[in-house]
Amino acid sequence: MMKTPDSIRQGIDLASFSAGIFDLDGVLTRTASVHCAAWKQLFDDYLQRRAATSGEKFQPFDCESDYPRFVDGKPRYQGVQSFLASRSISLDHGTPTDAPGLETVCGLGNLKDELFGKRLAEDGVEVFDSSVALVQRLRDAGVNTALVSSSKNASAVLEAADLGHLFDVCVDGNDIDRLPLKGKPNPDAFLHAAHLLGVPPNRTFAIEDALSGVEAARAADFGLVVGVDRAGQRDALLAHGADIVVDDLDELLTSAASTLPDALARHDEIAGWLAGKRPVVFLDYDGTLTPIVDRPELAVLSDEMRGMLLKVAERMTVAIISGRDRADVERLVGIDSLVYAGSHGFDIAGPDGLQLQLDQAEEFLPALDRAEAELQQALSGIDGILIERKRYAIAVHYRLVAAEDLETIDHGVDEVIEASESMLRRTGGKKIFELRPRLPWDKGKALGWLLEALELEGEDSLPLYFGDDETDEDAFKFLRNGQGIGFLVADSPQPSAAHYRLEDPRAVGRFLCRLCTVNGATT
Ligand SMILES: O=P(O)(O)OC[C@H]1O[C@H](O[C@H]2O[C@H](CO)[C@@H](O)[C@H](O)[C@H]2O)[C@H](O)[C@@H](O)[C@@H]1O
Repeated sequence: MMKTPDSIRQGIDLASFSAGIFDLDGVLTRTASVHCAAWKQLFDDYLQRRAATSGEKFQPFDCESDYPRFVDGKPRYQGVQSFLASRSISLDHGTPTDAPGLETVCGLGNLKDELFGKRLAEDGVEVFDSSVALVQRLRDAGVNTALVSSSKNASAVLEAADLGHLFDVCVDGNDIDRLPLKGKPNPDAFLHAAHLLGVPPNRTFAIEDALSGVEAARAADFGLVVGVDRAGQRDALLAHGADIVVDDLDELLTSAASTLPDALARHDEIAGWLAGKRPVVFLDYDGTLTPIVDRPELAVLSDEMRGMLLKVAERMTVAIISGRDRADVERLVGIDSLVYAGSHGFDIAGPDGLQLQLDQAEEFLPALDRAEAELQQALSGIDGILIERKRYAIAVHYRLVAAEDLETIDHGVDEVIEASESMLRRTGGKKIFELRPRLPWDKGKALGWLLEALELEGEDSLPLYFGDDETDEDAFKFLRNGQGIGFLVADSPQPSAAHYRLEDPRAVGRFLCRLCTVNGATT
């Protein structure tokens, strides 16, 4: 049964998808009208010349009807052919090197490109602000984004509009020719973009304003196809396969507002994800297994949570991935059968000789030693400050520091980072500044390494990651690529790449308890 657009729209959560693919003209930029004007100029001139010599009746190109039906969204030469066929005109295809205006499909297509270029140079590119805001919001929430356009001018338009930084992947008319891919309404370009992003089609949504584009996204079997009605063609967009139709992307902004669904309330949905799979549990420590407290040494694991972890570990692999020093977090949790990753994943050890100490990280130890001494010298006089040395990181805690001292600490940390001559980088967290080796390694990378080392990266495993802090976002982002579920521990909505939210460590405990009863939860 066909659902009404509004009823579907209410349940949409764009931020819960792993990737979003956007069309350019008409979705992000107002270039659709520039394209249409160039097409009209081309065809009207050509049809008039034909009428003058053949006596055919001149019937102008109609931007309202001809453009969406025959040209919009299609590769250029395909658009020429398709419109001319609608007027029962058949021309030689010619070659892409044909002079602009030559009476071939390619010649006319090349002239259209020239006319478009002139208009672009004269008028510039206007962007839809709401579309840019939506893409930005989705990226903040960890959604990967790609652009798919049949236009060979896509890069020029992106550059003119300063939008390039908003997309991880761009598939345009040049790629379609080069690879080659079949143009819209075939799904090939969309599927290629999803492949480049590494995300399965069912975890991807597409936003399109052209009928051929909507049809292509539907044929790609995407999880959601959104039609944008810029031309009064709502019914046609639905008929071509759109799940919902919006007039403007501002209608979707709230659906990307990172209001993560509560994991306990969505237990059945999560049980569905887990069906036939082996869960693998990854947990952060502070703020996830224990409430955040004033000082690190006061964050003690409750007996109840330890009992729960033991119960879970009897049924599935459990790893703790913490910003703390590995020895510290191992001691605090105190269960031998777990895997422990300390210093944000730089130092890993577990049962059966599992071990990772990044060789490159050793080279950073002298820089960390120097930084520790410099921080002590510059900041230890500040009341309430706590400098915590981990093997591969240093945390500067300011939870107990007076507000007026914050700026001094902030500058002090910056100076030490600068003095490290690019050896160290700075990250944040809950009332801490951290200094870490400037290496492309984080909790997400550690999670990927662990899945491989434990031979749990197959489709029959489902990693679940629980975390509350900035550094946990790297792990959530890793899981966004179709490989698992992220749970943000937070008592209020906030931007995150996780899929679900759990209120606090007690809710984590309750969720773990339920996980033990889900079918297939045994290794
Ligand atoms: O990755 P995690 O296991 O969450 O570790 C992150 C940091 O946690 C600790 O600091 C935080 O928790 C303290 C105790 O609740 C709190 O006082 C502090 O304000 C928090 O930032 C730990 O001390 C750090 O080393 C970890 O990097």
